[in-house]
Amino acid sequence: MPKRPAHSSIPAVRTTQTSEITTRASASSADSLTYDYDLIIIGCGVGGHGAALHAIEKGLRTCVLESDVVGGTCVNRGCVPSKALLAATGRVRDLRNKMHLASMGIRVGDVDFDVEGIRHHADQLVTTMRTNLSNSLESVGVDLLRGHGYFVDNHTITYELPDDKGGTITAKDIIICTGSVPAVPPGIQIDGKTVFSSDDALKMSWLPPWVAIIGSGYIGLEFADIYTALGSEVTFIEAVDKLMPAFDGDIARMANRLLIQPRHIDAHSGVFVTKVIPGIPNKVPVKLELTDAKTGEAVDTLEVDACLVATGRSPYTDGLNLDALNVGLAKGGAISVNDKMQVLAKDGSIVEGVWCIGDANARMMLAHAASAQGISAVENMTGNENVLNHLSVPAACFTHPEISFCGLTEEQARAEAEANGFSIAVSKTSYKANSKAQAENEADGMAKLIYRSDTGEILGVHIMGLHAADLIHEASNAIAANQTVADLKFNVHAHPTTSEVIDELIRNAKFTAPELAADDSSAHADAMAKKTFTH
Ligand SMILES: Cc1cc2nc3c(=O)[nH]c(=O)nc-3n(C[C@H](O)[C@H](O)[C@H](O)COP(=O)(O)OP(=O)(O)OC[C@H]3O[C@@H](n4cnc5c(N)ncnc54)[C@H](O)[C@@H]3O)c2cc1C
Ligand SMILES: NC(=O)c1ccc[n+]([C@@H]2O[C@H](COP(=O)([O-])OP(=O)(O)OC[C@H]3O[C@@H](n4cnc5c(N)ncnc54)[C@H](O)[C@@H]3O)[C@@H](O)[C@H]2O)c1
Repeated sequence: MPKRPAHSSIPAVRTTQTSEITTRASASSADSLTYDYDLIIIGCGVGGHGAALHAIEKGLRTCVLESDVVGGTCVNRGCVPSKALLAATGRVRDLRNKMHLASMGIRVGDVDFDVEGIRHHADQLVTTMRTNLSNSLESVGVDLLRGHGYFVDNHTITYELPDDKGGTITAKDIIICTGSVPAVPPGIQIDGKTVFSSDDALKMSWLPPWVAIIGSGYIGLEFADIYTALGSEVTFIEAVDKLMPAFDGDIARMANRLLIQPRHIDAHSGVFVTKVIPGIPNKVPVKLELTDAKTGEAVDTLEVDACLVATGRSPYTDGLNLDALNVGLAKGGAISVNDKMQVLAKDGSIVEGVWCIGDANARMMLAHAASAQGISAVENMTGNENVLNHLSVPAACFTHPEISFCGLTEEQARAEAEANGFSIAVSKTSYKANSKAQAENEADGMAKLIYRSDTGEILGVHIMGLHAADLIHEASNAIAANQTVADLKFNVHAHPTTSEVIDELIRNAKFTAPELAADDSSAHADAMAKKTFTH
């Protein structure tokens, strides 16, 4: 936690710490000339990066402040290294699946790997992405400052470096984008070697033969994929009474069938881990105490080689001095914002000039959501009212096969429909009839569309199967553009591609726009003719 001295008189420094900040000449308004910058962004993760690039596009003199390495969680401890590990280990799984390969006439010998090499692949990618991110900011004229920033008031930030250099800067607007850190439940001792969060798991310093994974969300599922591909056994421990509780029910069932049952994975659900005592790699086991989530009684103990704690993430706001703004934290530690990403004070009023995006507001802890919120905040601060439709933001879990979705689960949509007096319909399809998936011999999978039966409004789309993470964008863009099921019926998909799963899904939806149903007008006939012709 940084000290919080009064205003520092030390001049602000650039990343190189050699030159003083020169305020950029292109001030966007007379008002902004009274500040060092139009915009200061605290935190240079993907959220801060996306906001900064958009701010420059809007002509704002922009500064980003980063206390650690550029790129934040996603680039250094999240999306990037985890996807590199998933890509490499997925290859190992594929090449070791001799039956699958033999069904396509391929024979392979023994497939080997070295953990060091896999780790190197991830490290290299992190370094490349971090450099790219830094260069992309500097090339468009964003000032990148190093130091831990905190509020003096709603237009003033003081930042500090461990060596006590730092300074004070002012701006018309300030975006908080300070991200999140792993949430570790009480009773769990993290040693970083045998009991760890994703931060240390990504370092892959050794390959434990048996890993307990606490939590069956995104991180748990992706790491179970990584570990089992390399031959480790996994035991899931999930507090809710079913695995993958946040996923749509049909998808969770299919994930159970494709990602859990055929692999060396067992699971305890409806239990909390109340105590974890670290061990010593390959020598002393890690000890876990399991407690029934309903009765609170200790029900079991486990001894495993390692334990990954994947029980969610907590917004990181330490040392921001939010008291200076009269801002408190919501349950779970998030900063409260309105739909425009403006920070709300304890009394619910808007804190003028202060915004919060990304994991720190906990609305949707995804890299692209952080960036999209940043763009939205910049639009709002430059006078263009903008509200990001979070239901349109896609999410993907990069297991093999992948899972993706946007909008509501069927369970959420049913609850919403009941509360608001409308009815929903559900269309489903499988990958079985898809030529491309069949050609790849990867035809396990499904897609599901949930929509309003009266208006055709798309409420949610869920996909599990080959290329699911790419396929979801048609649905998310449709939701963002307020398109209905009827609009999508005219989309054309290349053959043979997995995108035809979406074509099939939409055709299966029993909805026709009222004006089209009643109509035998030439517009409708033309549209239909075009569709038939194109196919
Ligand atoms: C293992 C893992 C895998 C993931 N995979 C994916 C994925 O595949 N796809 C996806 O969309 N999301 C993924 N995520 C989530 C994604 O990484 C986050 O949602 C995203 O990084 C949040 O971005 P952010 O900009 O809000 O915060 P962060 O990326 O956490 O950045 C915050 C930055 O602020 C800095 N900071 C904090 N306080 C201060 C301060 N006071 N002064 C100066 N600087 C400060 C921090 O050092 C940090 O660099 C993953 C997360 C994890 C842990
Ligand atoms: N592919 C991706 O986009 C991706 C990948 C990894 C992480 N992330 C982001 O990182 C965040 C954190 O991921 P995560 O998997 O840690 O969180 P999560 O919220 O996805 O899943 C946490 C799981 O842990 C369970 N849990 C919580 N406390 C528990 C306890 N004490 N004992 C047993 N189970 C418990 C929850 O019921 C839940 O199922 C997510 O919000 C996600 O947005 C995204």
